[in-house]
Amino acid sequence: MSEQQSTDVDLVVVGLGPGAESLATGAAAAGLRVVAVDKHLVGGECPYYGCVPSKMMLRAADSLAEARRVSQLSGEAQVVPSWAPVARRISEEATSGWDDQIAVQRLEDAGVTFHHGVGRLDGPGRVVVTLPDGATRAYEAARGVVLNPGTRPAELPIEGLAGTPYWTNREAVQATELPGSLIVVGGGPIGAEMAQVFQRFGVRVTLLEAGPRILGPDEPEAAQVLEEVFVEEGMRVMTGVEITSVSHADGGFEITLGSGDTLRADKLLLAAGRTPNLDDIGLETVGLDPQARTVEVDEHLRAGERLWVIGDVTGKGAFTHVAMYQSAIALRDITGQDGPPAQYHAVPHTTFTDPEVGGVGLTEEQAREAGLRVRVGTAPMESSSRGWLHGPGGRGLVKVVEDADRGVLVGATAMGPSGGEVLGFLAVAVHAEVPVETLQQMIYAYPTFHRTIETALGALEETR
Ligand SMILES: Cc1cc2nc3c(=O)[nH]c(=O)nc-3n(C[C@H](O)[C@H](O)[C@H](O)COP(=O)(O)OP(=O)(O)OC[C@H]3O[C@@H](n4cnc5c(N)ncnc54)[C@H](O)[C@@H]3O)c2cc1C
Ligand SMILES: NC(=O)c1ccc[n+]([C@@H]2O[C@H](COP(=O)([O-])OP(=O)(O)OC[C@H]3O[C@@H](n4cnc5c(N)ncnc54)[C@H](O)[C@@H]3O)[C@@H](O)[C@H]2O)c1
Repeated sequence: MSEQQSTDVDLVVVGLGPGAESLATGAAAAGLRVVAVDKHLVGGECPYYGCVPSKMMLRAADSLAEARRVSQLSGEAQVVPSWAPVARRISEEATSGWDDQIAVQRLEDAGVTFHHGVGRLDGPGRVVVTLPDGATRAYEAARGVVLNPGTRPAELPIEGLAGTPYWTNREAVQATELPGSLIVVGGGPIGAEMAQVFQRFGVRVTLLEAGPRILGPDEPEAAQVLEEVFVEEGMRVMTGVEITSVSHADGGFEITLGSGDTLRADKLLLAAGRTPNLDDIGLETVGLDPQARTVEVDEHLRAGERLWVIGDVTGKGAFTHVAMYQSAIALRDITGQDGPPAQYHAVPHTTFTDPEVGGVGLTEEQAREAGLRVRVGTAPMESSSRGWLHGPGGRGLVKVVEDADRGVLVGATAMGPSGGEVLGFLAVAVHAEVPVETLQQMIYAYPTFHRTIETALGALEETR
C-alpha cells in the first residue's frame, strides 16, 4: 500500500464505459461524494470506436445495398458510393472529433469529481490516480470502488505483424479515405460488420476466420446464410485459416497462410477478439488475479470487499446493454436500495449485418451441453409471406430452442431484415419463460417478419 496522503470520498469509479458513466451520475445524484477517472474518453469504446460509429457505417452501407436492389424492384438507380458523408457524420455528429468534453461536463454538472488519468487499485477501497502530468492523487472510498475498465483490441502473436500500420476498429471508424482492398482478420461481430460495410463501399474485402465458420458463437444456420450473402455480394470469405506471417512494404500488406497461399491488400483490419484492461489496474492489491480474462462477480456485481465490477470484463456478455443493466444493479447495491439481482438467462445480442443476426439465451448446442432435453424449430424468413414478398435482401431465419421438459424457450435466433427488432419478441419469451403452448396459441399479425416465429414454433421437434 502506498504511503501517499489520501482524500476521503464515498465512491471511486475507475474506467467510464457506458455503464459506469451512468452509475457515477446516479451515485452523485444519491448524495455520494464520487470521484470518476478515465484514461481516455468518458463513455468508453461504444460511443467513440464501437457501437455508434460502426452502426453509422452500417446504416450508410445498407442504404447502398437497398439502392442497388432498385433494379430488381422498382426501376433504375445509379449508385456511386462516397465515404465522405460517413466520415463526416462519425466525426461531427457521433464523436465530436473524438472529444469527450460534453460527457465530462455532464458528469461534473451531476456533481462528480472527474479526472482524465489512469486509476489503479491500492488495496480495498483505495485508488491511486495518475494524472496526465505524472502527478498522483490517492483516494480512500468509504463505500467502495467500481471498476469498468473494458477491453482493447487483441494483438495477435503473428510473425511480422507488430509494428505494421494495421487497423483495429479504432482506426477503421476514423478512416477518411477507403483503401482499394482490405483483409479483415476475424469473423466475429466486429469483423463481420466492418467487412460488409467496406465491401458495400466498393473495397475488395477478404475475410479471414480461424474457426470453422464466421459468427462462431451464433447458430450455425445463421452463420451459413450470412456467409452466403457475403459471398454473393462479392466478398472473399475464408474459414479455418491459419495466418503464419504478415509483412508490410510499398504501402501494402502481404499475408502468408498455413496453406502456403499468399494474400495481398492495401489495408489490414484486425478484429480477432479483445484483451481485457485488467492487467494493470491493481487487482493483485485486493487479492484478485491480474492475468485473468474476467473478474468473477456475484449477482449484485460485487467482486470483493468494497469492490464492484461491471461491463465486458465480467464475462457476462460484452455488450453495452449488459453493462447498462449491471450498472443499475450495482448502483442500487451501492446506495442500499432493494431490487432484483442480475440474471443472465436471456442476454440478447444483435450483429447489425444485413441481414441482421439477433440471438438470445442459449444456442441449440449450448442447450444440449447444459444437459437439457432439447426441441428445435427452424423456419426460413423467406417461408413467411413478408419474407417472400420482400424479395431481394429478405434472407434470414428464425430458430427456437425449447427446454422440452419445462415447455419454455431457452434460446432463439432471429435473422433477417430487422432481425434485431424481431428478436425483441423472442427475448421476452425467453426472459419471462412464457410457455411454448401460449406462444403457439397467439395471433401473429399478417404479413410481418415475426410471423416466421409462429412457423418455427410449429416446427418444434426433438431431433436427437
Ligand atoms: C466495433 C465495435 C462495435 C460494437 N458494437 C456493439 C453494438 O452494436 N452493441 C453492443 O451492445 N455492443 C457493441 N460493442 C461492444 C461495446 O462497445 C462494449 O460492450 C461496451 O463499450 C461496454 O464496455 P465496457 O463497459 O466494459 O467498457 P468500455 O466501453 O471498453 O470502456 C472502458 C473505459 O475504461 C477506461 N479505462 C480502462 N482502464 C482504465 C484505468 N486503469 N484507468 C482509467 N480508465 C480506464 C477506458 O479508457 C474506457 O473509456 C461493440 C464494440 C466494438 C469494438
Ligand atoms: N453488434 C454488436 O452487438 C457487436 C458488434 C461488435 C462487437 N461486439 C462485441 O465485441 C466483442 C468483440 O468482438 P470481436 O469480433 O473482436 O471478437 P470475437 O471474439 O467475438 O470474434 C473474434 C473472431 O476472430 C477470430 N480469430 C481469432 N484469432 C484469429 C486469427 N489469428 N485469424 C483469424 N481469425 C481469428 C475468432 O475465431 C473469432 O471468430 C464481441 O464478442 C461482442 O460482444 C458486439
